[in-house]
Amino acid sequence: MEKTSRISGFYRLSPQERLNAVKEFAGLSDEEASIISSTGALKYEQVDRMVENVIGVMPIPLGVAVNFLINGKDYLIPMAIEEPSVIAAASNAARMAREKGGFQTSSTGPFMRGLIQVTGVKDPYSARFVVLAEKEKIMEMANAVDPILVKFGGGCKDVEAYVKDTPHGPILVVHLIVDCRDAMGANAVNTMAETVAPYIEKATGGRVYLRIISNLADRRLMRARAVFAKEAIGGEEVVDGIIKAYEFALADPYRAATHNKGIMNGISAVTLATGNDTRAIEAGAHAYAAITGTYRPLTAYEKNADGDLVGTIEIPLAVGLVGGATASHPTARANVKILGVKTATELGEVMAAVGLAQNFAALRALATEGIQRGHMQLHSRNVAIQAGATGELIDKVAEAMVREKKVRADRAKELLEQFKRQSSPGMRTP
Ligand SMILES: CC(C)(COP(=O)([O-])OP(=O)([O-])OC[C@H]1O[C@@H](n2cnc3c(N)ncnc32)[C@H](O)[C@@H]1OP(=O)([O-])[O-])[C@@H](O)C(=O)NCCC(=O)NCCSC(=O)C[C@@](C)(O)CC(=O)[O-]
Ligand SMILES: NC(=O)C1=CN([C@@H]2O[C@H](COP(=O)(O)OP(=O)(O)OC[C@H]3O[C@@H](n4cnc5c(N)ncnc54)[C@H](OP(=O)(O)O)[C@@H]3O)[C@@H](O)[C@H]2O)C=CC1
Repeated sequence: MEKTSRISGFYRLSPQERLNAVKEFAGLSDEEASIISSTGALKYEQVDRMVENVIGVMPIPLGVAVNFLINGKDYLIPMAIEEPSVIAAASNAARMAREKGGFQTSSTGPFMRGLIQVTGVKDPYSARFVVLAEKEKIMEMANAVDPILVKFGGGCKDVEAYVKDTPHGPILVVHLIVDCRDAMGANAVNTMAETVAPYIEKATGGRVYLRIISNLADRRLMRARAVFAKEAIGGEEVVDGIIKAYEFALADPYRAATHNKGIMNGISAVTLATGNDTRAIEAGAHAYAAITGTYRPLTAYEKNADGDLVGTIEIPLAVGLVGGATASHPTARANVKILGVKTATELGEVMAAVGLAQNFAALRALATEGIQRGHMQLHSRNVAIQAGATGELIDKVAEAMVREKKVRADRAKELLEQFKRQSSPGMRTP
């Protein structure tokens, strides 16, 4: 029979039934199906309630970066990531930052923007004034739908509006500025935007289309700063090399994209480990990097009067401790406990420090010996596993490749065969 992906009511099946259907469709072996369905600490019923059409889980390694001293407090940082050397690099940078007191952080507060797109307004500039004059009423309506958020000191705190040109004529864009406290805030903000939309339509005579949170969270900026003593990082030449690396990113978006990817190595890993929305965080970070119209690095580096390196980062981080998977995923909850953060803003500030550390470690490697030695050394075990190595042969093959500076799949296979031959009884010297 012809295979088809048109499966009506797939969502009504149990996870096991869905998995059976997928197994048949894709020709999975019993072993492959059982790997997908082994949900570890989670129960099948739990994951089945988190997203749709569940067949199993995709486990990602969870590690802990050490050495972080932030605002005088010691933190262990849980990081969920598949890429080798990221956790080692963060720990390495945090170790070097400690000498001058670690990281200092600050932030703007947990404000998000809810956007309301008003179209077909005859006099949009005048409509803008009407909306602004109705600010108190609009905020009151928005806050009425989330008394719990208001109880915690949050809620809609301001209304902004501006006119934008589009191919179908000018539109009025209204922003609800919402203090989300310890929530990421998307559900809260979207509900508020949908609630006030009919009132805005009436007040402006326009037609509202989109009512949705903005992920360009420029009112939820997290900042971190660290001084890296020149002696601790390899001397003046290393300081200059890192500043030149930063200047490259400042001058060239091709480099800035990779520079920022390095920052997000750390930030996305903490986002995932704490059950936060990785897409929201990535979208916000890259949109903010381009907010001036030119895509720029999210960190900056300069030399202080003592000749030490000063690194800074400013990045929007819409993360929460309540809502989303943070509250429902047991591993995320345990990871928040490891972090010991008490508010969403504290989590965001810690994450900014991790982003700065991650970027510093990568730039230090890039500006000196290159990224491959440290990274490939740690990646070599993956290459050995891919070549079929198991048990103690993994480290043996990995170490041999690093020694030879040939961390490649073909070499891993050759070495594996060689080690296997050496250890087989027939090859032993009598
Ligand atoms: C990899 C290191 C840390 C080695 O660095 P090293 O100098 O060989 O390490 P070390 O043996 O001197 O150890 C220093 C510290 O690093 C940590 N450390 C050291 N080894 C380990 C390990 N195995 N597991 C866990 N932690 C480790 C650990 O904290 C240790 O302190 P200690 O515990 O000894 O007191 C260094 O070379 C490094 O920081 N490299 C940067 C690697 C990196 O940035 N990786 C990210 C992936 S590459 C990428 O995606 C981004 C990029 C690069 O494209 C971004 C960009 O272009 O900007
Ligand atoms: N563009 C985007 O980024 C979008 C993201 N999302 C998703 O939205 C989810 C996050 O939404 P979010 O609104 O944070 O989650 P929730 O709606 O689950 O949680 C927020 C709610 O928790 C209650 N709450 C309890 N204690 C607190 C506290 N201390 N601080 C703040 N609120 C508190 C509030 O009121 P109450 O109990 O009355 O609700 C608040 O509205 C994520 O899963 C994200 O992936 C969804 C749509 C779009």
